This record gives sequence, C-alpha cells and structure tokens, in this order.
Amino acid sequence: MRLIVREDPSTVGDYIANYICRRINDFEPTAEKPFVLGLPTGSSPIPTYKALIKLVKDGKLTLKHVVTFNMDEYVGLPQDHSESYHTFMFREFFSHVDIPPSQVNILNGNAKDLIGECNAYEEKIKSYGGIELFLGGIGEDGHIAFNEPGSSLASRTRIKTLAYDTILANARFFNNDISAVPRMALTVGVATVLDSREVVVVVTGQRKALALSKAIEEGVNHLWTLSALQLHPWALIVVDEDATAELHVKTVKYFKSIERVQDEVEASQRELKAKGKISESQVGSME
Ligand SMILES: N[C@@H]1[C@@H](O)[C@H](O)[C@@H](COP(=O)(O)O)O[C@@H]1O
Repeated sequence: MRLIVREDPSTVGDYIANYICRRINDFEPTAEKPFVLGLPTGSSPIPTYKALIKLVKDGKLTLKHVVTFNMDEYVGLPQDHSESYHTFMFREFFSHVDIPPSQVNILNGNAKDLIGECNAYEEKIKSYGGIELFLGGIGEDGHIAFNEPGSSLASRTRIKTLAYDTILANARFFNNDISAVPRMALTVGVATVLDSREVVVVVTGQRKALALSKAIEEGVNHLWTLSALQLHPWALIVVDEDATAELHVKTVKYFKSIERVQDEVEASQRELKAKGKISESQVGSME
C-alpha cells in the first residue's frame, strides 16, 4: 500500500486526476479494449472530478473508450432526485466530459428485483474482464462504498442497510432531515473492490482521520472496512494533511520518505529511457 499526503483537498484532487489520466493514457484504450474505471460519490472526490474535467477540456484526456461502474446508489430514491447518485454523477462529472452515457453503469436502486440488479452488476463487471482501477472514498466510520461496519470482507454487490452514523452524516444532503435519508442502498462489496487491479482511495478532512488510522495502522477488521485494502496488491490512498491528524508521526514520515525515494527512482528511470537504455514499460511506479 502507498499513502500520498498532499496539502489540501484541491491538491489531492489534482494528484488523483493526473494519476488516473496517466493510467488511462498508458492503457491506450480502444472500443474493443476499454479502460474500466470504478467511481465513487461524496464530497471528497469532487476536486478529482473537477481536475479530470479540466484534463478532458484541455485535450490531455479522453473518456471515449472508458467504461465506468459506480460504487453505490440509494434504494427507493427516484433516479432524478437531486441527491440520487445518478444525478450527482451527471451533475458533477459525466455531463462535463466526453464519455458516452451508454458506457456509464450505476446501480438501479428502484429495480423491481434488487437482488437480480446486484447480481447482474457483478456479471457486467466480469463481462468487461473486471475493473482496472477503482477510485473510492470512505465514510467517517471507515466504510468503503456503502460497506458499513460489520460488512463481510468477502462481500459482493448487494442490498445494504445503512448504519445510523451514515444516515446522520448524509442528512446534510437532505436539508438535515434525518427522516429523508434513505435507509438502504445497493453497493458493490468489499470483494468487488478488492478484485479490481488497482484501488485508489481519496480521504480528506479531519473527520476522516480516525477511520484512516484504523484502516492503515491497525489490523484488517470488518468494523473498518477500508482496512481490507491491506490485502490488495496495488492500493494507493491519497490524503490531505487534515486527514493525517490521528496517524503516528512516524507513519506519515515513513510514507513521505517512500514517495521521495520513488520520485528519485522514477527520475533516474526517465533519464535512462531518454538515453534509450530502457523502455517506457520499465518506467513505472512501485508499491
Ligand atoms: N456511499 C458514499 C461513500 O461511497 C462515500 O465515500 C461517503 C463519503 O462521503 P464524503 O466524501 O462526502 O465524506 O459517502 C457515502 O457514504
């Protein structure tokens, strides 16, 4: 696992957007071989979406051959409700970039057969050969997607009852009316996220600091589902300074030193590549 620390949410967003842009461009997606990207909602990824939109507008990135799968959706909230994750994703991202809407996949929380909807979602992900990169966010209780505390770390896409903490946290999107927050959601499972080839998680703000420390400084634990990321071979968590408030100083220093060493290695690899001594595929990031 790698942990990257940046100053604030905006520089975190820039870092992740540039990272995703490089991954997509290196992949050289085509109609036959699209890049499959998992995406979250929430306020934390908004700076990343803003930065990705700019990269597309500046001609540095195209999403024409990208297929997306969103993490979750409320159950029973009309699709055109201002707080549905469908509305959120088109408002904050998809309407501003060149992705064909037919390549956007979001769980339907109003499906007649919710279990069938979840199973079909897993099958569709499989039909694309799995997810290349899953971008995620976390809740204050350490949940990834809507995998609330106590979720099985082997879980797949399913119906989930929301924890009271999450209902409270999300009431801010429903005029602080707790009774207006849906009680259930459809969500990809922890194992669905872990199956993707790479996972990138955005964690910003002091209210996420405890969850971050539980997830990376303690053992794998179903009460802090992000901690399952410790089992993933290619995981990256990008945080701002505020989110590090509960981490040990030595943890932060350690990960910062890893980034420094990696930058030095990459710089020397680029130099070797410029001299024709190694190929582009040999220039890459390390865990
Ligand atoms: N289901 C979503 C999560 O996927 C998201 O990570 C979380 C954090 O939201 P925010 O970034 O607004 O704190 O909100 C919801 O619970």
